[in-house]
Amino acid sequence: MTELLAAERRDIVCEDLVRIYTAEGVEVQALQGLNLRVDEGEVVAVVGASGSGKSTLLNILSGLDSPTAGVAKVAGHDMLTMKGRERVRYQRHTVGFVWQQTSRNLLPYLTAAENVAVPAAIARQGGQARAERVDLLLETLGVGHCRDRRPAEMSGGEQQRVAIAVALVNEPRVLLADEPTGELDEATSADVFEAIRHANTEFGVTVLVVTHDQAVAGHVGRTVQIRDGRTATEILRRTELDEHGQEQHIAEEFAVLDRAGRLQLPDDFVGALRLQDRVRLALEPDHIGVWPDEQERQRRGEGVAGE
Ligand SMILES: Nc1ncnc2c1ncn2[C@@H]1O[C@H](COP(=O)(O)OP(=O)(O)OP(=O)(O)O)[C@@H](O)[C@H]1O
Repeated sequence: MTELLAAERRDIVCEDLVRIYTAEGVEVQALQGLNLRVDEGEVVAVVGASGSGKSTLLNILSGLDSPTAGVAKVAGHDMLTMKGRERVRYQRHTVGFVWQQTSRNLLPYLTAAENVAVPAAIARQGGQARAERVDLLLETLGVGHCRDRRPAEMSGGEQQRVAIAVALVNEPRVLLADEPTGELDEATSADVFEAIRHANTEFGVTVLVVTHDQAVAGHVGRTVQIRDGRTATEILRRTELDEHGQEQHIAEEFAVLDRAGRLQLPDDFVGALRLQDRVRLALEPDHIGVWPDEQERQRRGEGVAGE
């Protein structure tokens, strides 16, 4: 595939994305050159510890905040230059959001169906078509039975599935979700992820979920780990049939190489060989070797790893 065709199929592109906050004269680099690409129709989770930059990334992608430098594009919209009217249209039609707090997603005095109809009414979507889409979404997401209930009459998981319907009513290309299962137990979280996958396959929406919960990795095809505002590793999942015809779930972890050729070594690798400051590299026919700097280690009075 040519580079141009590949670029057209990307719904989210972040290249060397930087966001610096200045608070009381102190600079905080929340994103320090983050790289991320999500193709059309993918479901990707961005996983990172508290303070790693997840909310900052999501605020930029949802058009609530602007990057300090770098590239951030969603469905062809440039988040660095987007202004006024384009921003409103973008938030209404191109992206849908689901937030962690169930109370932030739904209006408490409206029923599920009325909640889902609100963004469609604001976007002036016609009456009959709107009603049909509301019912289709609630049924597809497994909350048709909640149609006439208010949020207080639904479980947390049902509220989040209705929230996904709200986010999808104007047919966005990208669904952004911030810790959508943060307030839910494991079984209910699995139901919400099932609904997200359903939304992806039925409506073709691209999904980016941001969470600190490593267990979420089991529910999506690709997990991107961020650390200190940078992409660290990626886990890809696939299902293969073994020689007995049984499904095998395979997960492989990759380090991420950025455009400048930089890669972050996993902490446990660095710790196991006590790598520090300088390392030796050697190019082999099919791999690159990384060794500790023995001279430096001897100078520090340390032995060879594994001794
Ligand atoms: N408005 C702000 N002003 C100053 N610093 C900020 C601001 N927002 C975030 N930060 C800092 O930027 C860094 C990244 O924060 P961010 O909220 O993106 O992390 P996070 O991964 O979403 O964390 P959490 O899971 O705890 O929400 C943190 O060090 C945070 O203190």
